[in-house]
Amino acid sequence: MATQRIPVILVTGFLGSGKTTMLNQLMRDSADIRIGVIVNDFGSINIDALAVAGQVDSMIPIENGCLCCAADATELDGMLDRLTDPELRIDVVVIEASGLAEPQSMIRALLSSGNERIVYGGLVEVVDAAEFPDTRLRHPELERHVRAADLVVLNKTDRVAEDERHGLLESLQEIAPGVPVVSAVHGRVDPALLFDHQPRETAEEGFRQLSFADVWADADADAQADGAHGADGCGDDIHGDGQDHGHHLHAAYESVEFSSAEPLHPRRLMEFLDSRPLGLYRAKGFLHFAGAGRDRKFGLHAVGSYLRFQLSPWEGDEPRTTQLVMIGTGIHPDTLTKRLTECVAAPEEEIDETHLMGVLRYADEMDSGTGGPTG
Ligand SMILES: Nc1nc2c(ncn2[C@@H]2O[C@H](COP(=O)(O)OP(=O)(O)OP(=O)(O)O)[C@@H](O)[C@H]2O)c(=O)[nH]1
Repeated sequence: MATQRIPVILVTGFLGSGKTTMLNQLMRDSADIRIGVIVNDFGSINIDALAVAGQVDSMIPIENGCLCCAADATELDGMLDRLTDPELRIDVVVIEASGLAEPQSMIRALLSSGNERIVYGGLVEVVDAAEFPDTRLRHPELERHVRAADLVVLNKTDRVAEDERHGLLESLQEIAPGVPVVSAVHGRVDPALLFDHQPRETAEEGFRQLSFADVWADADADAQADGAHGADGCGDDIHGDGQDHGHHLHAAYESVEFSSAEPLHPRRLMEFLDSRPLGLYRAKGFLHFAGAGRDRKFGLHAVGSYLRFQLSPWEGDEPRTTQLVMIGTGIHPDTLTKRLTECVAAPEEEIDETHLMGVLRYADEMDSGTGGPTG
């Protein structure tokens, strides 16, 4: 039986941009998620705040030097092995890199990890809104870091005027076209942007399989929780624009759901994924491809430009359907739905294994049991 893989999220950003603050905030906002943390600079972590949040179920400090320079893939693997030990029942691993870490080397180390319990969960770059213009001048490599990101958090927007914030958003779009950017104050971003909000129901349950219904049930619960926050006065002005945004955390991005009882054409789906719209940050779900036979279920996991298919067998009587969820900023639900509808294979089309080649290039080996996409 395959288990749900544990997403490993990299958090980078220049010194003092608010990485630790964001991490603490995420832990407070995801009280039911077990988070394992690898921190590059032990001294910078606010241990008290982490302890209050009470959600660091395991933390590995790297006290000397920079993770991207000092740690080779083996060292990182060792840490990941420890954190993803099933005994710990960690749901998500977050690596907070020091301010000067090279994101690309860290991504490479992560992608070459031999640990089969993990899946790359994306790179989040935290940017200090107030310092950005200066930092960019002093450290031109910041632009490269932003370009490598799957999500940019424009933090400390309380420290800039609204027109300045708009100017920053424009600059970021110029530097890294299509990379989604969310504004934040004190690192407050919706945890669902970073990982699936999928708590286990009981401690004894072990890893729970992510289902499509779970994703939506959870989104509803989140929306209700946001409403409750507004009512009890916790609706912070995370946009830094002085407005009450109500369900503000969700206002930052949109989700689009797509399902089809008819199989999809693998080539057309790959064309869709290869040209996926700017701002589409995550795509996940299950696919039933024409030409793949009745046995192979394709779990889709895309974050930023990263794409993997996880193969697993369908359960005997499980309906062979496609169910997808897409999350992003500035995406157009109608256009996405139309494009995906065009990917549905027509009954008269002759589709065989050769049409699957493009998909299989991104596929992991078949799991022996039921698998699924991970967040
Ligand atoms: N005004 C304001 N201050 C913030 C915000 N976010 C973080 N800070 C403050 O900025 C300082 C640096 O935040 P950290 O979270 O420690 O930044 P970091 O990126 O982890 O720092 P390093 O680990 O040193 O790279 C702290 O004093 C935070 O309280 C924000 O949105 N607005």
